[in-house]
Amino acid sequence: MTNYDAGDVLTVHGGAPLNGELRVRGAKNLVSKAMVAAVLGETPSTLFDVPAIRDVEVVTGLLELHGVKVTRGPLDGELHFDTSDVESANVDEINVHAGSSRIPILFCGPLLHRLGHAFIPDLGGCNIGGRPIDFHIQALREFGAVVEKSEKGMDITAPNGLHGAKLELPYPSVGATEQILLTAVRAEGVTELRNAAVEPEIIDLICVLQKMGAIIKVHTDRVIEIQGVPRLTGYKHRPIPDRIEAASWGAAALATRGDVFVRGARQADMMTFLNLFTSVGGAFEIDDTPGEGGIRFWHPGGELNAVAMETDVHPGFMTDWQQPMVVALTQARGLSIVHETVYERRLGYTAALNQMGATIQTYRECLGGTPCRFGRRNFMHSAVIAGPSKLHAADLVIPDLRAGFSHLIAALAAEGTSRVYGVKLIQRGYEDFEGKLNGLGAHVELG
Ligand SMILES: CC(=O)N[C@H]1[C@@H](OP(=O)(O)OP(=O)(O)OC[C@H]2O[C@@H](n3ccc(=O)[nH]c3=O)[C@H](O)[C@@H]2O)O[C@H](CO)[C@@H](O)[C@@H]1O
Ligand SMILES: C=C(OP(=O)(O)O)C(=O)O
Repeated sequence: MTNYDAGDVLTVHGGAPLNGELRVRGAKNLVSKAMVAAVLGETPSTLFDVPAIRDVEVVTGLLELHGVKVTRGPLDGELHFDTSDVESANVDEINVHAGSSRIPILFCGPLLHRLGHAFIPDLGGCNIGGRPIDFHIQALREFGAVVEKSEKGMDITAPNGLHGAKLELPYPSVGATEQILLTAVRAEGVTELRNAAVEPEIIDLICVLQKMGAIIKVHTDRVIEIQGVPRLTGYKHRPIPDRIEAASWGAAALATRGDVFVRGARQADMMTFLNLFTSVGGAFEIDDTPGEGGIRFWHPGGELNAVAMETDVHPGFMTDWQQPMVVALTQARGLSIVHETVYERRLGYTAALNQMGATIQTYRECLGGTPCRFGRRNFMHSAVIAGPSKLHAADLVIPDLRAGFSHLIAALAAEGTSRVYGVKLIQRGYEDFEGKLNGLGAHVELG
């Protein structure tokens, strides 16, 4: 563990409950997309309540390389995007961002509409499965784009323009749905998308696009219809709150037998999480005071209950809630079952929890009500968790964003002093987590 600088290592003195209050801001998985959408607008856009996270820095860098002027407004978290001089970016400069997030792929439609050409570097994001982009490429081709793999990334052109298409996704991918929305809004004619993802962040992106002048109808049964328009203007938008961060703190309150008020969290986006939270034995209370409200999550005392759960696309239990929640399940009496159906390799982090005293066994079989895409293949995508387990401190290396947060929760719940390496990865999606932890009475220090 010698190649981590002091700012990338967190020392955690565990065993104390998390108690207090924190605030979540705009959702990572909406804010970054809304920033890309700004490129489509011929007039400036404003986004409020943007969190200071690494993914926002990456997208800011990408926008600036394409000539967008990104400036801060007077309010905390207010960003302005001036898109009057959108231009092609230098390939070598843009490749600095290769491997840093999933977002570059979403620039295809906006850049094709503004410049007639897009260069997309290789993608990053969490290493939790193969994460192919075949649905994106297929859809772009059906709009009329020419997609060519180059040595350094992907070159995309649209020599005959982009035209509305009839599309159906093989699986309701969030990113591919966003790709199609961001391309169809200014393509000529009508696009019909079947089997679309309908996560709250996608509905919020549709709200952003509608503010810009787009015409988008969300029908029942995952069908979205987009009527292309010749021009779009800028937007002013306050994003939906980060329901993944909110759930992560809820799981942390439960695992540490604490009591945490998450200001900004919204019940409507978290109903599936709240149902499971209640089944496990956690308590919550909604405060819906406008602008001030949030959700209080706490451990009401006594034992937690084992549960069977499956991750799924919305309105199912979010895959990004799975890793933090599993830490709380190590404290429940009996056998809990988790079937991860969205990503094929999102249970690797459980080995570290076992090292800390948890008893988690992973399986290739689908241990859930519905067989998923990963059954009868070589993917350990189900887990059985036997609890309750007394967790003890360990040295941990963070593998990805949510697994990293779950390692952190485990270290907070464990007796003794843990060292967590690679915590900068957590900054990709959690704003000032170290300050928030201190505010909740955790005994943590960097270095
Ligand atoms: C930045 C962002 O918003 N990230 C979120 C987004 O990721 P992202 O948009 O990358 O996730 P997708 O919904 O696209 O992926 C879901 C599944 O579809 C598969 N797939 C996807 C595209 C494709 O072309 N081919 C293909 O096979 C993926 O491998 C995965 O198994 O949605 C995920 C599912 O809610 C969340 O976990 C991520 O936090
Ligand atoms: C998987 C995640 O993000 P990304 O798609 O940005 O890797 C996540 O936020 O948990």
